[in-house]
Amino acid sequence: MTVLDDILAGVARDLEARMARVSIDELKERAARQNPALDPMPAFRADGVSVIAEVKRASPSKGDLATISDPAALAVDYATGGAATISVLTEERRFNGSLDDLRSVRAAVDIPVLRKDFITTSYQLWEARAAGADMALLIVAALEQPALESLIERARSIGLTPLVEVHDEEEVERAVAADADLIGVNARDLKTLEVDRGTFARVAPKIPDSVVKVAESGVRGPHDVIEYARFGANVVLVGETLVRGENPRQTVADLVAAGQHPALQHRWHVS
Ligand SMILES: O=C(O)c1ccccc1NCC(=O)[C@H](O)[C@H](O)COP(=O)(O)O
Repeated sequence: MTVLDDILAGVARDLEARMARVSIDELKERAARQNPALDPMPAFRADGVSVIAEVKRASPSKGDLATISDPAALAVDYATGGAATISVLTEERRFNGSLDDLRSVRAAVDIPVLRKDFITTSYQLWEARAAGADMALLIVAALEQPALESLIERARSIGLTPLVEVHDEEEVERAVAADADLIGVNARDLKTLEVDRGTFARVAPKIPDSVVKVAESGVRGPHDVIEYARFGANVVLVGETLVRGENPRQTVADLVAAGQHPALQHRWHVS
């Protein structure tokens, strides 16, 4: 059993319990009471490299990362530092996250919010929108192709922007066949947890120019933003470096500044 299989098994058990408590009709009603979802794509397509800053309490690879007593205050720091989007890990068992974290972040910032979880059902998409998310992560390695295609379609119909995560060339082909227009290349292999920053450089050339490219994981500082951008990243997604650092607002600002470096100008155009 891989780590991903183990996470998915735990997620399925927790999901079953939530589905017994809250009906999908109730989620749809809650979603209808939310403000319309925000579209992250204009910022992602703008010049420079955008930053998705993550609220990440713990992880399977590192255990506890940080005591985040006030996720909303952390998200405000990220937004003030110039983050384009806030990612909130909502998986409970291995990441110590929750939909409550997402709800408090949503209430605190006016930029798009991503539900980062292991989504395999439309119920979880409705949960995301009902909690105020604007985006949802779909991991290709966790989904058969028909499920991937229908969840992308369902996410859009609910108003969510799907971020479709891949780790290798074959998964890029599947994401593109499923009509993804926002693809994240995760440098972390979810089956072994190893981080290889060279993954983006290898895999990104297979992604069509029209697709917005997100480099996920392993960003330690501005030099990694510049390196990912050199290989075509439009967006970077950063967790551990921000939650472990002393000054998350300044760290985000430094990453955003790196993404505007004039030397990257020729890399900026997405058709
Ligand atoms: O972070 C993990 O250990 C992990 C393990 C298994 C599945 C997913 C995992 N992380 C989710 C992410 O992809 C990261 O939180 C995100 O890309 C940020 O990565 P980092 O900046 O390296 O914290």
